[in-house]
Amino acid sequence: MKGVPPEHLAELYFNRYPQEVDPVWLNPCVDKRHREIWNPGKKCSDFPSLLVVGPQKTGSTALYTFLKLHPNVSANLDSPTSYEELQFFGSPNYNKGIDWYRSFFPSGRAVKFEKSATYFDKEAVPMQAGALLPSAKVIIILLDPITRAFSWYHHQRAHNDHAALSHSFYDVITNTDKHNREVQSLKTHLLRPGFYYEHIQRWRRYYPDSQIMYVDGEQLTSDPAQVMTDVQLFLNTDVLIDYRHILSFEDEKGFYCIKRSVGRPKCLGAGKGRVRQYGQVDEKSRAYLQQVFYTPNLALKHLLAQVGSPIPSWLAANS
Ligand SMILES: Nc1ncnc2c1ncn2[C@@H]1O[C@H](COP(=O)(O)OS(=O)(=O)O)[C@@H](OP(=O)(O)O)[C@H]1O
Repeated sequence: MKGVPPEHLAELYFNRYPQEVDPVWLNPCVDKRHREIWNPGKKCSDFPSLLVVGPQKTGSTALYTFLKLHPNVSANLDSPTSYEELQFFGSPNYNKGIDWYRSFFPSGRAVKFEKSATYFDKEAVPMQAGALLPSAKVIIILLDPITRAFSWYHHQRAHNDHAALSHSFYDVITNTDKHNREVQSLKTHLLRPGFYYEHIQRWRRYYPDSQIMYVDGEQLTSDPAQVMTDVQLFLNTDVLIDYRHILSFEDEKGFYCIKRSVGRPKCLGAGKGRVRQYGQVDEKSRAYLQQVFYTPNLALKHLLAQVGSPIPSWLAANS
């Protein structure tokens, strides 16, 4: 018999099974043995039963803000570093463990949720979320990926991103210079999340279709009250709130805002709804991106038809 130091064994093992290097948090209540050794004061109902996963720039903050107004629904407490988005899955926060995650959901309301718009297209997230929260519901917002990309470009300009300030939108989306790292990285952020079909397929590996809802991002802007009715039906909330009594269109903002008993409605902050200032995508960029997204959009359209989900109007026009 030959003795081998444990570090050496571990190295051999993880070289062979690299996918096991990072721990995966399972739901303690799914496995009887875990439940038995888990502190009796902790409950699995402390975890969220809904994840709003984005993608970024699709109206996720509006959905989050409107959902929080529901009497049966509560969001996580703010994180000291990333504010309303916990960004637990697919980030270094994941290594802080499930008690860290749980501690952000103290409320006793029936539906607890978190919205982290970065979740949608991060490789590891569906697997990690599916392992910890297998019975959670998942909301994905589908906005025209061209609109989404343009919004992200202007978000970056507003945050003084050098690449966005010194290159036109068209230059960034058509960039082929791999050595220009900052433009390449911006291009990736503009385009990658918009390949909805491939990301959704990853979510579908870990969540059944019955637990996934697709929200039309354009409808969320133009008719949020209807979207909120559909969301409540999807969540089976005991109370059905009519958001037409809660939201009103504000001309100055150009978006729906929250009515108040006294004074003007409360709108989302200045960082949401910039489209008023930056306007429309130029025709050349639009034509180019229509080509880029044509095949993935077609696949998405088939997928939505297959799962019986309504086809957003922007997608119906993709033919
Ligand atoms: N009611 C309401 N008020 C303000 N903005 C609204 C609203 N509904 C949808 N939108 C659109 O949401 C876009 C921002 O999306 P997100 O909240 O997902 O952005 S983020 O990823 O969290 O940064 C934001 O994009 P920009 O216009 O580019 O700022 C809006 O077009």
